[in-house]
Amino acid sequence: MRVLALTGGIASGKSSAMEIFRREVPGMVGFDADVCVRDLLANDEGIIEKVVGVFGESCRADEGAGIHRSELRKRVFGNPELRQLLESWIHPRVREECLEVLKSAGKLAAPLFLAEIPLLFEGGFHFGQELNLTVAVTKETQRNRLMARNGFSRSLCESILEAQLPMEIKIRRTEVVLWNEGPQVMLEKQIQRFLK
Ligand SMILES: CC(C)(COP(=O)(O)OP(=O)(O)OC[C@H]1O[C@@H](n2cnc3c(N)ncnc32)[C@H](O)[C@@H]1O)[C@@H](O)C(=O)NCCC(=O)NCCS
Ligand SMILES: Nc1ncnc2c1ncn2[C@@H]1O[C@H](COP(=O)(O)OP(=O)(O)OP(=O)(O)O)[C@@H](O)[C@H]1O
Repeated sequence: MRVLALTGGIASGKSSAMEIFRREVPGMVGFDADVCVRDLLANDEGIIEKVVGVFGESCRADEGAGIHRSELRKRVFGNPELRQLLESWIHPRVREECLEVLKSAGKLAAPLFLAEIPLLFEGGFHFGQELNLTVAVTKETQRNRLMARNGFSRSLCESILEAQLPMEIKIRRTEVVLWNEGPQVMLEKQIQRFLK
């Protein structure tokens, strides 16, 4: 089984790349760190209580829905200390979950395990991957796609971008770059070439 990591900055096209991999490699097993975080913030009582304890009741969502993510987003981006505290609760749990899914992929004899980890380089996350793949675009494109997709203000976009390693550094650290400035079909072609 091939074991790969997929990363990139916010709105660079990681999920789009993941979708292409799923189409190109039937039977592959994927892991999405953002989905794992959403699940923890919605269902994990230990994490929910820690978040509410530090960030206050305003971060609690309606009955039974865990944490109000947009409220938490406003509080952590632009505040490195609070962001790092939140990460210190969440990242170890994401690692554990990723390793569990990797183990089950091995048992299923899947041809590929691909983990989408946005903060792969920031968090120094190793799970036995043979290569790191980075979906890269310019900061301008990241900003434009993020504002178009999420309707975030320019200042929220900037504070999220500031919390991430600059793309040039991710590109220097990665083994494979998937350049996603062009149309989606170009991303697809690069992935097909990589898989050959
Ligand atoms: C702040 C939160 C509540 C915002 O939730 P929201 O639903 O808006 O965003 P989502 O989780 O889908 O993340 C979207 C993107 O934001 C960026 N992002 C998220 N957390 C961080 C962070 N701590 N530092 C830098 N960028 C981040 C990533 O590019 C990610 O792909 C949430 O992202 C969170 O709890 N983050 C801390 C945990 C973490 O580090 N997650 C990253 C994956 S390991
Ligand atoms: N090549 C492309 N051309 C135009 N738009 C694109 C392209 N690739 C992705 N997009 C769009 O940009 C946005 C971000 O893409 P995607 O969700 O795949 O990125 P992501 O890195 O997974 O985002 P996040 O960091 O928020 O999880 C989406 O609205 C997507 O449709």
